Amino acid sequence: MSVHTQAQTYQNYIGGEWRPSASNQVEASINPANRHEVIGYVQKSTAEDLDQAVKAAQSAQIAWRKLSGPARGEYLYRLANVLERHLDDIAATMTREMGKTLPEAKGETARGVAILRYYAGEGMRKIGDVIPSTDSEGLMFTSRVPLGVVGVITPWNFPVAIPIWKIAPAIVYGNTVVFKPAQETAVTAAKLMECVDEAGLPPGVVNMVTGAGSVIGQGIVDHPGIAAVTFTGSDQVGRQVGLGALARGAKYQLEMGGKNPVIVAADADLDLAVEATVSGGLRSTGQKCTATSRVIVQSAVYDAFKQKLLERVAALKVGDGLAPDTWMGPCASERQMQTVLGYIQKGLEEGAVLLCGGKRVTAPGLEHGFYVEPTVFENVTPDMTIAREEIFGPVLALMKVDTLQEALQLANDSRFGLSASIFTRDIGNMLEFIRDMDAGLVRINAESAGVELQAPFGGMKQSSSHSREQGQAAIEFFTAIKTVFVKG
Ligand SMILES: NC(=O)C1=CN([C@@H]2O[C@H](COP(=O)(O)OP(=O)(O)OC[C@H]3O[C@@H](n4cnc5c(N)ncnc54)[C@H](O)[C@@H]3O)[C@@H](O)[C@H]2O)C=CC1
Ligand SMILES: O=C(O)CCC(=O)C(=O)O
Repeated sequence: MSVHTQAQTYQNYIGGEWRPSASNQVEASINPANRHEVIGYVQKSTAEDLDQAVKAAQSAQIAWRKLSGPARGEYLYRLANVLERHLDDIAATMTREMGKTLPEAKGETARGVAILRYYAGEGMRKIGDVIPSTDSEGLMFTSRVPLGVVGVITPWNFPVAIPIWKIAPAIVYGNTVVFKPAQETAVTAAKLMECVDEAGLPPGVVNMVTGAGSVIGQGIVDHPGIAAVTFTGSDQVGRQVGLGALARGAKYQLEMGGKNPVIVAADADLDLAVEATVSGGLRSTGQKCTATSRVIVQSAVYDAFKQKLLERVAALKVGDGLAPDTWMGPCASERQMQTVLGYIQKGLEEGAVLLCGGKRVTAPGLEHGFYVEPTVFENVTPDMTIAREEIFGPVLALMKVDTLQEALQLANDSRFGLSASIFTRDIGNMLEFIRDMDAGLVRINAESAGVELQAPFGGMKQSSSHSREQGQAAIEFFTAIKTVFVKG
């Protein structure tokens, strides 16, 4: 039984207008808490639609870049206010479309508002330096200039925050945008575009085209009218995006996977460590690139930690993200649920010991959703698939070590290096971890997930393209430096 009588059809947003795709085809976006509920229909766009969006962004670019930074910032303030007014509706749509709990969705939307205000302020900050010239009569300075049209390709796990932390700096520095959201959360993205429209941004400054990654995502990578591409998603696709952009000389920025460790030292506050492991690993159903995945515990406290962790996990309520007592919602899609269940199966086959969870949840009322039980494995060895690959689901892998040095070695034994935490009271342990942990985010007595919008965000090793997003770091990607020499 499908519930789609009230489902609306959402169009592409191009040049300040809502336009259907040239394909005349739409796709249903469904609720992962109940596969029979259609949230809305979104366009299955074609290369022709993308081309129109690029043209609109190119035409808007000339006037937009000529506006002063403060004037562009003013538009961002307006957008922030509109988004804030629609916060409840957008958050509820996000929960219905990708499953995270309503408080998390509201928190994420509020973060979107805060990001917009932060970058609105950036419009008033400096965009260059004066550098002494060897010519005493010359004036030498740098000026940051926009790149042109920026392609923004985003995943489904933070359908408001990630697009905004890319689009806001892109436009405040004078670029225009072609935005391709994940198809799984394209209705939420369309509601974000409704805010752009209501805020009165000039037509063409922000354009959205929905559709398949292989068509619209790849189309953005290959389009000669797009000067730069910013991407968040899987490392397989990220690599393709980077290679494609490099091949035609476009600038690119990639934010990809993680296999984030938490170390629980023998002197840790175990209650704090358990709470942070559960929150960092299982909130948003483990679907964060910063989610805790490997839990490396010193043997002296292993049993005590394990017992407390299992008690805490057993108390978690799984259910529809809209229900007020739900702690953890479903996986965002059937495909994602199958991926997670596949990793759990691999864990079992490779000899890890299942302590709790491990199955799909099909309790009455949840049988039509993509729910997976919160899952904890132990006896996980570094060579196992569940210790190496990003699972992106509610799965924790416990690993026991004797010494902290061993813990650090294990924590660094990964091709990823996004986020890492340690729980300890010892300053020496903390300093060693800060120095020797190869991760872009290093956190002490705090969970591995959680990003602050005013600080640089990005990973080491294969987690990113070695660049940083957010905070002041964003200017590095979204602008080019012009060095100017003037002699009177
Ligand atoms: N780092 C992160 O925040 C995220 C990581 N992931 C990881 O990726 C796995 C798979 O999730 P997916 O949704 O399939 O991620 P994905 O990497 O396929 O999708 C991310 C975005 O890239 C687009 N895309 C797909 N193929 C493309 C191509 N050839 N060229 C350009 N863009 C393309 C998608 O349409 C989407 O907008 C997850 O299990 C998780 O491990 C997924 C989402 C976010
Ligand atoms: O931890 C966070 O708040 C952000 C995580 C993130 O950027 C991601 O999962 O893509």
